[in-house]
Amino acid sequence: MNFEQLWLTYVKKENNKEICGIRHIYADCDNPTATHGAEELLLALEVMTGSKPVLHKTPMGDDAEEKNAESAEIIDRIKLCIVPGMKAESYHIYENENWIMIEASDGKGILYGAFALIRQMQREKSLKGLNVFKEPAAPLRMLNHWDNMDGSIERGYSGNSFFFENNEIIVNERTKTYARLLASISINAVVINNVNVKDNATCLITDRYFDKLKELSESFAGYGIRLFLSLNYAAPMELDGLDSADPLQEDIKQWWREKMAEVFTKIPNLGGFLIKADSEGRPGPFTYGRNHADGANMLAEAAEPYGGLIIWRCFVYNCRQDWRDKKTDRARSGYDNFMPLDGEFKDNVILQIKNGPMDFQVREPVLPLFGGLKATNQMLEVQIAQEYTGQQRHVCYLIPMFKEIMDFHTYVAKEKDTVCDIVTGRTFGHTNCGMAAVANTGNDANWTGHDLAAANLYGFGRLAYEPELTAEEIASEWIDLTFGKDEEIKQILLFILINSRGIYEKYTSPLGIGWMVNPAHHYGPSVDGYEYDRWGTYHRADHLGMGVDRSDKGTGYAMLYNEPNASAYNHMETCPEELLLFFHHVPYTYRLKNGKTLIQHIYDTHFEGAAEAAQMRKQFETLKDRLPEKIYKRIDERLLHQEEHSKEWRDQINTYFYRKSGIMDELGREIY
Ligand SMILES: CO[C@H]1[C@H](O)[C@@H](O)[C@H](O)O[C@@H]1C(=O)O
Repeated sequence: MNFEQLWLTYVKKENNKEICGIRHIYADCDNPTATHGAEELLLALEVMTGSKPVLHKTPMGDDAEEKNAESAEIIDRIKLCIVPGMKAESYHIYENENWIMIEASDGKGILYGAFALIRQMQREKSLKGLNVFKEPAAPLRMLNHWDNMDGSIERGYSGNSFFFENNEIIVNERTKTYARLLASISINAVVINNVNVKDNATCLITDRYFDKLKELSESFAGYGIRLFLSLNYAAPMELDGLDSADPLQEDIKQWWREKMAEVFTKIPNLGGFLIKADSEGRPGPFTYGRNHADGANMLAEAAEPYGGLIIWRCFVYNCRQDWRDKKTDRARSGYDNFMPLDGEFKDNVILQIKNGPMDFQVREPVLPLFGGLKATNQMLEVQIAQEYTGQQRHVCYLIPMFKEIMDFHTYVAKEKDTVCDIVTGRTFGHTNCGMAAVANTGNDANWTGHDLAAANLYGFGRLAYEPELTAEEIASEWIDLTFGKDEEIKQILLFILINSRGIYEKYTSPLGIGWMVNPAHHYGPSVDGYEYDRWGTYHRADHLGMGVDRSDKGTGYAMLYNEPNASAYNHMETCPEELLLFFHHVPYTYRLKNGKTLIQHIYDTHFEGAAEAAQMRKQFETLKDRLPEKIYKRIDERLLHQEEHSKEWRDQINTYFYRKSGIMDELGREIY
């Protein structure tokens, strides 16, 4: 099978005496997940040292060999030990008298600790005096796959699904490697099928698929990962011909009770379900005049006896808008639909909320349900599939953006009020909460299409477990693990990754307005692509200015935030400039804080962005002899494409606004 190991690629460290000294691993092998931790250490050490250490399958090393005088001075053994009383999924690694101890409360903690130790060894950081204690921030750290059962992936940019082919479920070496990759970054939940549940995917909760799902869920469970499925809200109708899916109707409730009993029995490690309802044509409770709490609670009640979670998405909006209608604002819809229901959801329901009010644009404000909802379990949804951020042909390292979102102060409380605080349970003490990312993987050999896009997968997991890590620390780690210790590689890739989002933002749509992409596939520039369409995504450019008035004089969206955010967004002068066009309709001649007019800012950033994309490729090309040829070529080919494509973006945007405004570029550059 043709796939790579990404950051789990190990190389020989024969000159590293510390690593090569490790010859014994003692582990409690009663716990399958902890056993995987021991196996991972064996595997890594075998490659790094050239021979496999001895695994002692005894409860915590009763048979530990006495150290002789010779070995007394070197670290020669690792001990994995479950210590009751520690927080779930946490670990403590320390060196003590030349033992490396990994202590954890459970198998997952041991596994995460093992991977943390492997990272330490891959990066050749000294083990002497090691003392690291970590516990997870977000309880649920989840990936959402938008994989369809025919093998295609909605918004997939890395090949086809490795979970489904021809309506069958795949469980093989690749799905196992995937579980290992995810465990190594502490992901503990995966939804394998698309939230748009149609056709055969509706049948995932029937006999036809139970055996395979059980097999997959068991394989995942060994790596501390719970399997989730996306659910079709109208399943009672589509599977059993019921005439309704009304959440308050007794026969529908009964159908779900029986179905949940069946599904949770047949797939014992199932974590629960993800549901997209009343959104973009998917069925939901609105059809029956019911609300989302009615729908979610019906499912939650049926899943409750089995500890099942119902993760209900808030991506609900009117996708049949008339562009002339300036009162309806898609940005408001998540808030307007769900805010009135705060406190009405059962405990095993979690609302999954996209980071922004629109749809994963390169720049959006935080969706104000964060900071609005107080009595509802919440989960942050981000997208590492780069639907609107270059589709894994452009490099766009998203972790800096995720950190901005997580660090956003909602002012819902005096302290602990950030999005991160909310979804890690620190604000309201919730335990059913966390973070989900729409996955960016597929069956390409390198998993993510663009080799550099793997940094987003790696980074998401690391961030969800340890949000205090900086985007730069995460990128450095990923580079070291993936490409080995090479300062030159590290400096250049770090530069590219850290600047990539800013560069992408510069040559695409300006100042938070978003969109301007080709309809349907969403790749490449088309300024008016969505302007007269039904999706509620408008830039409202005329010959005088552009942007959407979401102030209290416009759609009122700005006022959905807590103070002082509401007032700040509400006024052009105080609105953060990177979001100016999201919140305001602004004349082209309006002067930004740096003295430039809006139109000049658009021209300048677009020329700069394209020039910086070219610069990025130049920098990368200095690595020609340092990277493996295959990888070098793959990345270089994408950077070249990006360089060319960024010019198309630059020219389309600049030309459009030049023609609309009639205002010349002050620097007289070529605008077509
Ligand atoms: C899975 O559907 C996706 C859809 O492809 C994407 O373009 C979008 O707008 O978001 C949807 C969602 O998040 O549900």
